[in-house]
Amino acid sequence: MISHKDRAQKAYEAMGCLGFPKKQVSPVLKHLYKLFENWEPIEDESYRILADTILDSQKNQQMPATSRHVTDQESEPHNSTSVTPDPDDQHPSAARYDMDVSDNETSLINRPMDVSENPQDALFLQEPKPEPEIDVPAAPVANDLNTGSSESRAVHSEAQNNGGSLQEQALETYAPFVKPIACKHAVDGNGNTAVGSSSEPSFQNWVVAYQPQEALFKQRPLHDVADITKGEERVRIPIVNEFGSDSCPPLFYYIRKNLIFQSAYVNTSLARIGDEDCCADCSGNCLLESHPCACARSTGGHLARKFIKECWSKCGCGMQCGNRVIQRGITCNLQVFFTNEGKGWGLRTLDGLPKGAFICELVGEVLTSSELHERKAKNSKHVDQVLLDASWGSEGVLRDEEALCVDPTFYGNVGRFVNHRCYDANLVIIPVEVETPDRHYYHLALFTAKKIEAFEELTRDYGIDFDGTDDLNKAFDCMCGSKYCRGGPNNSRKRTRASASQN
Ligand SMILES: C[S@@+](CC[C@H](N)C(=O)[O-])C[C@H]1O[C@@H](n2cnc3c(N)ncnc32)[C@H](O)[C@@H]1O
Repeated sequence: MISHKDRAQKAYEAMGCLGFPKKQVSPVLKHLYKLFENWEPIEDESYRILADTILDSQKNQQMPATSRHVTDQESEPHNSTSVTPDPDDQHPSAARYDMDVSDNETSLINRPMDVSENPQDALFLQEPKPEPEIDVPAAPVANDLNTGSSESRAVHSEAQNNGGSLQEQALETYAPFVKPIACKHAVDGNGNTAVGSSSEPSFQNWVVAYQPQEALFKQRPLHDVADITKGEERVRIPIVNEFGSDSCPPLFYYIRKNLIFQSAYVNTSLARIGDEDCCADCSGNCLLESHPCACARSTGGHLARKFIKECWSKCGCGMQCGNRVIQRGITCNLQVFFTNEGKGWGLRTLDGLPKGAFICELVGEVLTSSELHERKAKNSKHVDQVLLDASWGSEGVLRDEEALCVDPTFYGNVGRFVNHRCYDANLVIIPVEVETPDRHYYHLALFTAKKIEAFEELTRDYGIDFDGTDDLNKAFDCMCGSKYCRGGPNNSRKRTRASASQN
């Protein structure tokens, strides 16, 4: 058996290769060991968590104290509650959506990337996709390895060939996995009942449920079990419950793009986008150019906080450009399903997906931090919000009235169903700049962090401090099932706390 000393030495050596001196590594290593009480997660993926945490602590030390309230939650490795683009991420690199988040040590280093070096790693559109159309779900936007699951794709193409409803055929094929829910006894706020169980996108499918404490829903939105997006997305996303329960997912208004709640200031005026922030002279696919354009050049880089800058309306290229992924919206076949594992509803993919595939944006209302706190004080029934890290870039420290966050509780997209998993989640959130160079507003895009099998649940690490007192996202008893779970009922520190409070 290898001794602690040897294992620590190996960690120092690995970090030494990345340029981190022992005295910088040592406190972080101790902290992580205390956290996991186990070497395995620290050694996993060539010490990736250790390197991430060192980078995070470096960044937090550089940060003015007043801005730390946003990122203090990031003291845990893999934190993603607050998504912070890397301020140092200015290294010119050939454009690609580098999702090498779990590779070897070299991926930890900020390195110039050349698409031609390893074209299968590049995340770009191979050909123009059809414009948004409900009945023709396109392949997930990813790289040229993105074949998807052969089984599910076969079903889809057959469905298209037969001219039948694609979703219907998929539903039949995947039975019993894919069973439309029937909210037979759903009751609305006025005590009226509504029934829905067919997979046809008709009003008969629309179900309502009663959420007595939800004052915001005066006019209750309904769920269409055949398509929770109600036609907002280019693919249908059904709701299924193979456990036969009558319950429905929480009610909310489905939106495809972020909406400003009230006071959030997001300036998207064209005049603010200078030549350096667009590529007016481009055409075609900017990711395939031998000299990447200004937008594509900014993409890629740092492992800890990668950042993507997409081409946009002030650029010469079109919607088929490979550097416009999140703007095109969801293209993979997803499903909202009841987990029956104590996590409520979740999101899963119907197809196998490669690493680096775009899943969806985390869409919601854009609020200022002060609006969010006010809202939470009035109503604790919130799903988990994400803070945009206001301290990124040169805008200085923003006040709570200026700092922004995304709240998908009342208005959101399917991103709101992505459940938490400790450390080894299969999705990562990447900050994406699209329509404004203002660094206090950006989009939150969910990409696959590894290869995912058809019907696997999609998860991300919320970065919750299960032991601490994070007032933004109240910790729940984590049921993620990860061997690295830090928030489950059997979490050793929880037990310690519980027994301490009993004494
Ligand atoms: C963003 S929502 C995810 C969708 C949610 N499951 C639902 O049914 O609407 C976050 C909430 O889901 C639940 N949740 C997410 N991940 C969980 C996990 N690993 N264990 C237990 N509950 C979880 C918690 O109640 C959390 O506050």
